[in-house]
Order: sequence, then structure tokens, then C-alpha cells
Amino acid sequence: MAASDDPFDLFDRWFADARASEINDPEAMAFATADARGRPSVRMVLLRNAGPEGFGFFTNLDSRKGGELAENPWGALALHWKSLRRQVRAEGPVRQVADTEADAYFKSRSRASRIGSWASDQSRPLDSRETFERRYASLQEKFEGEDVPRPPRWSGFLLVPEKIEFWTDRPHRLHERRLFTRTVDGWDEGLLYP
Ligand SMILES: Cc1cc2nc3c(=O)[nH]c(=O)nc-3n(C[C@H](O)[C@H](O)[C@H](O)COP(=O)(O)O)c2cc1C
Ligand code: PXP
Repeated sequence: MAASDDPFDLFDRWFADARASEINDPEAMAFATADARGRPSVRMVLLRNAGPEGFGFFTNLDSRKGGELAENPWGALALHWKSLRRQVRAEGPVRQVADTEADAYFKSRSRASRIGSWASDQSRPLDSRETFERRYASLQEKFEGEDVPRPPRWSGFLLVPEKIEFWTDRPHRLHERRLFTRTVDGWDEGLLYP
């Protein structure tokens, strides 16, 4: 298969274009999960790695998405780059990243964000903004002068794509859709009607 037909090479080129032309957050993607009954939910997350191993992001394992992935480890994502009028979609099984990988990413975040990850019981009901701010302030004190470690329930997920679609806007809604489907030894490429 020619290098230009590899979906991750294509993704890298599109992502570079998006970084150059989007006004903010080219890595923002909608990430869908579903519970054990198949009921879907979707939210934005930031794509933090993309390559042949998959598409990765970081979050709280006890969040709604974390709970749904624990019961149903499948996901779907969509990136939309408005400035380019392009969309990428991917679907496949989702696995948690290794602790070493989560640690390395967590270390790269700002101290304030690291403390925020301890302060936030993500997706749980919160009685008031004040409660959250008090928790944050007391954690700032607790960690004063110390390194802020990764909370044990904060980690990352990797979607290992079985399908990746590249969508390009064309006039009159006659768009182009290139679908890559994983095979035992590579990728099949085909087109879809728009
Ligand atoms: C642009 C954008 C990027 C976001 N990135 C993340 C992220 O990388 N990780 C995360 O946990 N939440 C992120 N959030 C917050 C999520 O959208 C969501 O509110 C949170 O993860 C809880 O989702 P859940 O209750 O479905 O688990 C982001 C929100 C926006 C708008
Ligand atoms: N966690 C939460 C709750 C977020 O809102 C975001 C981005 O909005 C992220 C994680 C990902 O970004 P970062 O790792 O840079 O904080």
C-alpha cells in the first residue's frame, strides 16, 4: 500500500492543516460512548495522541464516559475543522492507557490543572460552585511545596479504530467521503455516497 494511502499519514496531514488554520482547539473532538443498554452519550474531549496505535484522550475514570466505557468498551469520535470544511470520524474498541503513559501526560499539565483533577469528582452532582472552589483551595494548601501526583482514577483512553472516514466538503452537498476499514494486514479504502 502506498504511504499516501495510509489513513494515519492522511490524518497527520489533515491535523497539521487544522493546526495551521483553526482559530482554536484543532484537537477538540466529539467522543461518543454508550451504556450497557446501548444508550449513547457524547461530549467534547481533547485529542492528545493520534497514530497507528489509536486516538487518545485523558479523563476521569469515574466520569460518565469512564463508567460507560467500563461497561461497554466501544467508542466513536468526530473531529470537525470548520476553517477547512473537513470532518474525520473513527469507530472502534477503546482501552485504558498504561499508568506510565497517564503519568507522563499528567506531568505535562499545569499545576493548576493537576490540582483541578483532584478537586473535581467529574460528572457527579455538585451542590454549589463554592463547594468546588473550597475543595480546590484546600487541595492547593495540601499540595503546597509538593509535586501534584496523578489521581489514581484519572487516566487516558485509546480508541483503536476499525474504521476511519475522511470527509471533504464539496459544492452542492456533493461531498467526498473516503472510508478506511481495517483488515488483517492493513486497510481497505473505499468511497461512500455523501
Ligand atoms: C473543547 C473541550 C474539550 C474538552 N476536553 C476534555 C478532555 O480532554 N477530558 C475531559 O475529561 N473533559 C474534557 N472536556 C469536558 C467534557 O466535554 C465533559 O464535560 C466532561 O469530560 C464530563 O463528561 P462525561 O460526564 O460525559 O464523562 C472538554 C470540553 C470541551 C468543550
Ligand atoms: N479535563 C477537563 C475537565 C477538561 O475540560 C479538559 C479540556 O477542556 C481536559 C481535561 C483536557 O485538557 P488538558 O489535559 O490540557 O487539561
